[in-house]
Amino acid sequence: MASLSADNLACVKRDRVLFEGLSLRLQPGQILQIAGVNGAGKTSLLRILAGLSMPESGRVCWNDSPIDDDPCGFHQSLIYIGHKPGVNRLCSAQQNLEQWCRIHEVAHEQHILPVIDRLGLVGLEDLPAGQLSAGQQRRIALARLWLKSAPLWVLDEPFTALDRNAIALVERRMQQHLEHGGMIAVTSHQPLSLSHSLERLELEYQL
Ligand SMILES: Nc1ncnc2c1ncn2[C@@H]1O[C@H](COP(=O)(O)OP(=O)(O)OP(=O)(O)O)[C@@H](O)[C@H]1O
Repeated sequence: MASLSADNLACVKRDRVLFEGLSLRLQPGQILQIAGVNGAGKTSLLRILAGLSMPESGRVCWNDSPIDDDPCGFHQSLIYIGHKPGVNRLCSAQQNLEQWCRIHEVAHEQHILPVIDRLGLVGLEDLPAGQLSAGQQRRIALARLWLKSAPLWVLDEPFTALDRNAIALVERRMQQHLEHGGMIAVTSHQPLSLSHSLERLELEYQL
């Protein structure tokens, strides 16, 4: 059975221990919300779980093997959306998503326009992303959730700048993912409205 596990993780930034001895396990159909005040280390933890930065100590395993053993296989199993939208401001929504699909080797020809439509970006798809609002740029980033099929989603503040309708749309997508056996690690300063039971990990701000 697929799983993400973290074993005895420690993370230090500029001589401050953000967390240590942190272990967790995420299995199909489970969602873990990582909570904590600003600066507690939520983004730092998500980046470690996604294999984007190294912990001071401890390890992250995908299907019980260290993620370093098969980084390509792990990244194929993952969608990571960071707290910044991560879109190229000079490219349109369509171009951004085409590039993302190419990099992630996702077939995209028929899929991108329907997703742009679903996310309410029709009519804006040819504008440079830098000319879109913060919420519209966030929608481009979140389109990835409809374009790639991956069991593990790591989402850092996915609702930032979104209006109520867009939040509900993303929550429904998350719900669907969990019902199909997906896994989600998410940070959000706002409560999640899912009819799925939620694991919660509260990071304390360590001085
Ligand atoms: N690349 C870095 N270099 C040095 N310090 C860093 C770096 N990244 C993060 N930090 C520090 O680590 C601490 C935790 O940052 P992090 O972004 O993980 O917090 P967070 O819990 O996600 O906060 P927020 O709720 O504001 O998003 C902060 O004090 C920050 O200054």
